[in-house]
Amino acid sequence: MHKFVGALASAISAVEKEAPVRKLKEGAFSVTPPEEQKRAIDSNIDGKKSTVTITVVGASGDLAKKKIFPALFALYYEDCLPEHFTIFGYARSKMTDSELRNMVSKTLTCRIDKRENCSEKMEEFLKRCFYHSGQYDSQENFVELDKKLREHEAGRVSNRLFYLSIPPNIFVDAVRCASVSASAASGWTRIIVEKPFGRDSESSAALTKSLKQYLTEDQIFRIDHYLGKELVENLSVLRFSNLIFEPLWSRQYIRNVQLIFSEDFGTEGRGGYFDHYGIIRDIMQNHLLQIVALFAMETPVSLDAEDIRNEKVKVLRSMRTLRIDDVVIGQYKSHTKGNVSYPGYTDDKTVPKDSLTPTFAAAALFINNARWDGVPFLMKAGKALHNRRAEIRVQFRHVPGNLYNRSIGTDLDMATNEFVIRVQPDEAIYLKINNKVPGLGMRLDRSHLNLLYKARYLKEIPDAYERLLLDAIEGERRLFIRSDELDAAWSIFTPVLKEIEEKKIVPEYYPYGSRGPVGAHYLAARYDVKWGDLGLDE
Ligand SMILES: NC(=O)C1=CN([C@@H]2O[C@H](COP(=O)(O)OP(=O)(O)OC[C@H]3O[C@@H](n4cnc5c(N)ncnc54)[C@H](OP(=O)(O)O)[C@@H]3O)[C@@H](O)[C@H]2O)C=CC1
Ligand SMILES: O=C1O[C@H](COP(=O)(O)O)[C@@H](O)[C@H](O)[C@H]1O
Repeated sequence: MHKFVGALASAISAVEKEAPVRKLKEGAFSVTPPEEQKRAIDSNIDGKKSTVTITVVGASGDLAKKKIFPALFALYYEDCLPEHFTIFGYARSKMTDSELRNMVSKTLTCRIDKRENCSEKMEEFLKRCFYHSGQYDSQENFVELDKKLREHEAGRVSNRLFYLSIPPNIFVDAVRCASVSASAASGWTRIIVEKPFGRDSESSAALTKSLKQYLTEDQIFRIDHYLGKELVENLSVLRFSNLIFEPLWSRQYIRNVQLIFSEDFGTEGRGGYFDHYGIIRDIMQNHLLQIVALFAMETPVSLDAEDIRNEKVKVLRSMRTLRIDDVVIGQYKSHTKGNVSYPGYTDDKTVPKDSLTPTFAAAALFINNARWDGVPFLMKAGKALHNRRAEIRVQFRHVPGNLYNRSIGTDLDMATNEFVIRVQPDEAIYLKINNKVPGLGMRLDRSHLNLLYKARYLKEIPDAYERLLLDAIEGERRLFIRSDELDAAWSIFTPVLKEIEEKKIVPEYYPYGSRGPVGAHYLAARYDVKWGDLGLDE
């Protein structure tokens, strides 16, 4: 272990020294550099120039305004969109092109490090945005859209991407209309589908079946935006391109793994949606489980999307079905701090007063394979907690026969190494080590080998939606969920979700802004684990 720590320390310091060189070489190691992606999109087919049209279905909605249009603009600013592209907004609301542009312009921002020509770029971008109003289940309205798209494509090879940013009950109608009446005549047609992909195994399978009436699996891009987060994408790089991690990545050295998600705000404004799903479906079954799959999978044959997704499916299928004893659920209640009153979950007008929907959950999951047998993967996710954070914590075993036991003491959590990947906010990767406090005596303390992104990289980190949109345009499926992955993910959670609902299990109530229900600690303690985010030196 000492050798490992030493090697890591010198690796980190070497990386730091190399900073200016790396800046010059930026992009040199990327799997598909943006320039190459652009070339691929711009390529001619049979000597004809091609074009891409991105239609945001549900353009008047929250996600479209907050994430999709800003991400498209960021890609445009970075020169990552093809030379010829058009963006269409589609929704029932009546809007002119100029009203859409006005709405979109309010949410566009430039990166801190990319302010040059920002307003000119915004103007240029907005000129490429258009709007068509229509119903989501009207073939006729989609035929009208198709006509407009063709006018913009002007005889070029047409590629069409539809982003379904609409509530799930209208997914299938919109897919039917888009594929039957507005598919690309000559190039590809792809559809990005937002979660939720059903609410259990059966409804998810039914959704997949309905989508596949109109689309092939290759055309469906199921988005989980956590896969587009910088540090989640980096997981494979850490594991598979550094010698020091992979040998330790198993039950032999790892005591437990923790996936922690917390938000310091409630479900206000989204209560209607949330009450039908709850935190397990909203965060655990997708975002956190996807991270587990990437964390725990075996080395893929290559970086090809199918090779990676094959490994993810394998590890998900090796996971034990979650049991009710291994789950704790909670719901936030109102809380007054100083003069400020924070509402409880059921104070939201769109939530039934007697709702038992969990806004917090903790769970212990296990992977029944040779690498991970017996290692608890603990998940914790909650709304209206004391902070906003998403992180992966890896707690290592103790050093056998440690010479420094006397100096370290008996607290296992103080004695052992913990490796933390902080996905957000303030992205960082750090390793907690035991270190000698400088001086003539022999006193040890806990120190961090810390790769803090904002100190190391000057570049602003792109939003997850930028990466995912670019991948979808380019046809890169690595970061999208395949249908068998989805089936495997639902199999783990469906029985427990049904049991919670059928038995009407009452959640443990916790005050808005607190650290969540105490039951989460008992659950962890049952597996000899302490949540790492509550430690003194976290
Ligand atoms: N908002 C977010 O932060 C996130 C959202 N998602 C998912 O993205 C999708 C879009 O989310 P969001 O933008 O919040 O959704 P919205 O509720 O804002 O709906 C988007 C648009 O769909 C139309 N719409 C809304 N309700 C109905 C209805 N009952 N019948 C027909 N049309 C309707 C509205 O447009 P109009 O009336 O003009 O037709 C609305 O502007 C959803 O699947 C959501 O689960 C996923 C992650 C995060
Ligand atoms: O998918 C969802 O994610 C957001 C959290 O996303 P983040 O990128 O802001 O961490 C969550 O608030 C929402 O409930 C959920 O549907």
